[in-house]
Amino acid sequence: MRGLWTTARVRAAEERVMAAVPPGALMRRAAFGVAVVAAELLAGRRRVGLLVGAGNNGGDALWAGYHLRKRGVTVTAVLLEPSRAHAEGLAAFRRAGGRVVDRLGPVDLVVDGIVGLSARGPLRPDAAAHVAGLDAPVLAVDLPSGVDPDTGHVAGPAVRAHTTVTFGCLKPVHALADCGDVRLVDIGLADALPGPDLLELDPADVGAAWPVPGPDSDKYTQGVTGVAAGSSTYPGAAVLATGASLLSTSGLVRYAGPAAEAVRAHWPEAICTGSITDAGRVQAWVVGPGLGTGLGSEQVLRTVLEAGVPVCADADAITMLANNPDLWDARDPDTPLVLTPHDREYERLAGPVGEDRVAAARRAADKFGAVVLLKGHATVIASPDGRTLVNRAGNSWAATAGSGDVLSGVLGSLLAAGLDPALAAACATRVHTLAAALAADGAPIPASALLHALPDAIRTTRTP
Ligand SMILES: NC(=O)C1=CN([C@@H]2O[C@H](COP(=O)(O)OP(=O)(O)OC[C@H]3O[C@@H](n4cnc5c(N)ncnc54)[C@H](O)[C@@H]3O)[C@@H](O)[C@H]2O)[C@@H](O)CC1
Ligand SMILES: Nc1ncnc2c1ncn2[C@@H]1O[C@H](COP(=O)(O)OP(=O)(O)O)[C@@H](O)[C@H]1O
Ligand SMILES: [K+]
Repeated sequence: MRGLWTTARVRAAEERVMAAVPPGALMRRAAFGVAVVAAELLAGRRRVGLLVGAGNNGGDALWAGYHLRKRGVTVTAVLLEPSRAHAEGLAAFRRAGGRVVDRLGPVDLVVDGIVGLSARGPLRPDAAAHVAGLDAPVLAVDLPSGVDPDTGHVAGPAVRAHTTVTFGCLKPVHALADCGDVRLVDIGLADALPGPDLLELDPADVGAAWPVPGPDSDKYTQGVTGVAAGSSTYPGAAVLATGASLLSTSGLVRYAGPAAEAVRAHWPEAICTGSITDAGRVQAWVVGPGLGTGLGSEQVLRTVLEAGVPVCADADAITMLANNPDLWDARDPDTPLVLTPHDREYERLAGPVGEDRVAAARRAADKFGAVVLLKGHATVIASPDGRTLVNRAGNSWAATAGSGDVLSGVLGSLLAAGLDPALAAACATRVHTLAAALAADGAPIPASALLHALPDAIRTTRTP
């Protein structure tokens, strides 16, 4: 499990540590870390260009340039605001033979020291002009300039980093935006940091939490998942969600709804009935994918919410909850509910997502007393108890019709197995992402291919 800390907390921790170490010590540690990674990326090549902004981020870049000069690398620097460039860093850089230039010439690596934790908004025009013409890979200092450190939002021109070197701890940007390969350099902040603001699961965390049968297990003890999805118009959603539940645990899966024939044809092991009233007992429900939003579907949703077991409400279930707030009354507030909206579904339910996806997920979690899994390339999972988990997909192969149906099926089976709902949501998201990467292997895939890669993805998380 990896923690991520917002800039206000990082700054507070830095101030505490700075008060206890010699002046400039933190920057020296940070800059040395940048130089080590730069040397690794250069792999014997010898020309580095620095883009240096007005603050300490530029100071890190200049001190890194100093260390690289000491290793015999040719280093040039563009000072975006010469009068505000970090004075000691600039003096050291010059002393070591670094040259200040107006524009970067041909280089093998660019170090982005334009702006770090103090970044506000996209790159300003002069910085954007220097970044626009780059063709060498970029090593970002702390974060890619132009990307918001706390939200990962990119509102205009920004640096596209091959690698990012950050210091002390990860910040939200590292999980919410594309920072390339992220390297963490220890500058001694750990003891000064409070608990993290966000969490990100490692594959091993997922593997440790994933339910697998033991010697005393049978099909019932592992949790029975109910799937209330699909319609005569959209039987595929039922097939995908039920299949995903079946492939995620070895417990029993019941399907209830008008797509029973199609589900049975694809998944003979599922117990299928045409109506929710005949479904039998389950330990969790998945409701919504392809269900439709008519009166009959509302009744299905009401029945599921009244069942007193954890529910994953996806797709049309979210739209129905948005259109008809009376449906909330059917829910026992003590029974876990996980809502899995994409941005448009979120907007129906709780208004525009806005630039800050973490804040949006937290708002809705608080408002509805539910775990909210806000889907996207970076998925945010907010729990009403305040915990917030993030999952950066790292690939976009899941951006295909029906892949959300697969996610809800996986999540339903983890809820049925008794996992904590926020952990279940984060584990399902992570495995979904891994399955997309494995199935795609470089070429587009339909959701059914993602579905069939689930066992390999789960296996990956369980292999040390
Ligand atoms: N505080 C510390 O102890 C440490 C700080 N370190 C470095 O210091 C950085 C933070 O430094 P600062 O707080 O001095 O500020 P920054 O270097 O992040 O920002 C400097 C200036 O950039 C300008 N700026 C803001 N948004 C911009 C935009 N969108 N486009 C162009 N320019 C913009 C502003 O004038 C701002 O004051 C960290 O990211 C890290 O790199 C490291 O040296 C580690 C130790
Ligand atoms: N650009 C992207 N990169 C990675 N994953 C994505 C991207 N866009 C969507 N996804 C993921 O794909 C799934 C799509 O779900 P959803 O929008 O509900 O699709 P559908 O309704 O067609 O099943 C979600 O898990 C989401 O997080
Ligand atoms: K930067």
